[in-house]
Amino acid sequence: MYPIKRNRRLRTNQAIRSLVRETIISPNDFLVPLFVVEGKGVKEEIASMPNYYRYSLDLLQEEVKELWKLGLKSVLLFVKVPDNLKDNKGTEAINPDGLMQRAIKAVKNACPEMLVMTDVALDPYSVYGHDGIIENGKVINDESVEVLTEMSVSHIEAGADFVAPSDMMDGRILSIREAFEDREYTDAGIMSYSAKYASAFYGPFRDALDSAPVDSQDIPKDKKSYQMDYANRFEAIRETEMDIDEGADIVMVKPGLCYLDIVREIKNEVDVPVAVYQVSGEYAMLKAAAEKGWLDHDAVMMEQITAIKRAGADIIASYFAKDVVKLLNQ
Ligand SMILES: NCC(=O)CCC(=O)O
Ligand SMILES: [Mg+2]
Repeated sequence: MYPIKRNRRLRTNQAIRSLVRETIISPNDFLVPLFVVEGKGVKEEIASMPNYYRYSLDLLQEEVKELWKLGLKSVLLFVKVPDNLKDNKGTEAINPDGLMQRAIKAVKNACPEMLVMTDVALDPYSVYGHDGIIENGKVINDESVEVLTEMSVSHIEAGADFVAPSDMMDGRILSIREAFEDREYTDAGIMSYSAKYASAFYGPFRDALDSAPVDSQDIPKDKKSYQMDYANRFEAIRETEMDIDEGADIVMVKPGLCYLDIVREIKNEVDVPVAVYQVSGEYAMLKAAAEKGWLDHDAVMMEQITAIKRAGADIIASYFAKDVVKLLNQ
């Protein structure tokens, strides 16, 4: 009678493996991050993110039409702000005719049904490259929340569906939610970066937007006073539950691969959709290894994306979204 169970039976061929596969990837899983710059006819490759680009508004419109045809129906917008428009308080962030506000309208004009989410944080607008306002060498919380709230209102007024606060200030979800309710923006969504870790994997993104903290004695050199310590687990649950109580519709864990234990834990705790951001450094690592011929790009990409979903992601923000969907269509 040996052996009673033979688990290999369910792995015998492609058909049975497909039949018992637990995690299926589809275009509906993805949120596509897009980088926007001023200009016309601009599509510039980001040096540390091969095959990923910054688009001017005209080419952004072409790109979103292509994404829509591929079945990718949600985008997350980031803008690269010219240096002369940066200050400490993120004044440009609330300009109704700013690049983000125009980008939202451009996407909606090109592709009205595309779900538009927008990044809310001061770093692309800050002369110091921080997510909030600096005072006496510190990132101050409550004044930063006021600007982030105005910025969120301005994005919704420009036509965004969701704002995605990525700043990790305390209390900003409540402040934004109250501002939306006061104005009767009852459909305006909030996807909170609720468990965002102070990670070294964000390097290429900061190249893409030229948004890294500046190197100066009087300015915090990193974001550790607001982003979470990667050694912590319980704190992620606390942050996430608070953001849900404050009015977040979707919560997020960021980065992805090194944090899948946190993803599973949060997925088991909460009853709102959980997003995971597979960040720029994760993208760059695979692109670099594949360029050298050390890893099989597509195979590793699918393994990583499937692992993120298996861990509990309902939504995956990933620079690989288009690559994945093109592969699925083959
Ligand atoms: N607030 C958005 C990010 O920080 C993205 C980071 C990355 O992709 O590395
Ligand atoms: Mg928080």
